[in-house]
Amino acid sequence: MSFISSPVDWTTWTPVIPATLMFIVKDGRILLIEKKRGLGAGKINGPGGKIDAGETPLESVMRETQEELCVLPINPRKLGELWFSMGDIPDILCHVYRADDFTGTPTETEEAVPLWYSLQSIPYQRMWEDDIHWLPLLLEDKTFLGKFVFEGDSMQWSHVETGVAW
Ligand SMILES: Nc1nc2c([nH]c(=O)n2[C@H]2C[C@H](O)[C@@H](COP(=O)(O)OP(=O)(O)OP(=O)(O)O)O2)c(=O)[nH]1
Repeated sequence: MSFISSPVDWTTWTPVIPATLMFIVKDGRILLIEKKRGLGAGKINGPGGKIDAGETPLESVMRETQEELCVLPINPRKLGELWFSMGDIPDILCHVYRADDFTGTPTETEEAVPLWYSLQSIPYQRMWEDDIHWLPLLLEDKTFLGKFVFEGDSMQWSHVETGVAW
């Protein structure tokens, strides 16, 4: 099924789960993970996860990156938000960060396998279906707001705007 106008009224949409993602981009490569468990297990993504109670998005993304990859981003900056209407699971608002450096050594953990990809060979076919609509903007250092409607793993509708001030 595909929609021309959104099947979701975004003016009244309220997210249930706040989450984060971090993309470290350095020396023409991007640091991704193969996610070993949780939502999106088996997919390739940036490190990140749900924001804990009492945490800011920035605190959360630093904690998740440390927990999943044993590295800490340097000078992270928020470039985007992703609003996911998920159908049968709670809706997600994800804050997306980029950093151009880090401390530590990317290390496999119980949650993730670290993977470096050249910016010319990002494995979009192994990522969530929406990622190709906004990750190229992050790589160009552009800000964005993406809204997506999913049914299961399948994207039904998408809209991305850029030039958003966070
Ligand atoms: N790139 C990308 N990431 C997504 C999409 N949808 C979605 O939830 N994510 C991210 C947001 C979060 O970082 C992650 C979901 O959180 P999670 O289940 O890993 O949370 P967590 O690490 O706290 O896991 P847990 O403690 O519940 O096991 O997946 C998507 O369409 N594209």
